[in-house]
Amino acid sequence: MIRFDEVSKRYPGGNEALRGLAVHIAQGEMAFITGASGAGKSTFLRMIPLLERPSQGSVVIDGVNLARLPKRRVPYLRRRIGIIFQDHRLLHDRSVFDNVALPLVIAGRAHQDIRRRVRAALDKVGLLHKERAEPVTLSGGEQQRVGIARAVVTRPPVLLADEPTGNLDPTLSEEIMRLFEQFNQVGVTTVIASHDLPLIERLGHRRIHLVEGRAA
Ligand SMILES: Nc1ncnc2c1ncn2[C@@H]1O[C@H](COP(=O)(O)OP(=O)(O)OP(=O)(O)O)[C@@H](O)[C@H]1O
Repeated sequence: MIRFDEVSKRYPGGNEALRGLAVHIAQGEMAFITGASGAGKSTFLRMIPLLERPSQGSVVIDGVNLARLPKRRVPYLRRRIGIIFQDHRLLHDRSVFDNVALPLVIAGRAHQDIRRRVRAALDKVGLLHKERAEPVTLSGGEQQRVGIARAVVTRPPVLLADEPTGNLDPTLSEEIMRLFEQFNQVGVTTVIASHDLPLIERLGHRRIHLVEGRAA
């Protein structure tokens, strides 16, 4: 489903973030991307929704080489990928409901459909009772759950998370990872960049370890 063929990425200024990286992540797989700071984890994730392009090599998603994806198809690609950031990037002047609804509003979904899907997503992350709350009134773990609800509300077949537990204590981190496991168990291909090696080892999923832009 996600294939990197000899992918290199050199940023303007000369930093080489990926060097001939070859990786295949199958449909329905759950994988962790690990590696030291600067090893290329974020760059790897950012190439999947075309937020970055390789300098060399190819990224193939669902059999489509992204270098050959017409520009007008990029929004369709991105709609199929839910993304979760460490700092969750919630809008603080909007309610939890409105934050989660945002991707559906942008997609022009009908009001009733939005209501039903947002409530289903909030229910899955255990925050239905907080739909009217403002994000600032929630704990860090709850805010991250809102970010996850927003990422899954369009029911994407792929979830990407970049250090989703970076700001959380060990108990909350494990809860968040278990939540990702639940989405993975219903078939969502899930790729998570994380530094949290003890937790990753305990969970026991595939680990892709990057060292200076190469799979070690
Ligand atoms: N937009 C950019 N412009 C220039 N260099 C960049 C850019 N983004 C990343 N880099 C460089 O590419 C390399 C890999 O960065 P990347 O963010 O992918 O690593 P990472 O493993 O995610 O690190 P961290 O764990 O610190 O987030 C680093 O040397 C970084 O400085």
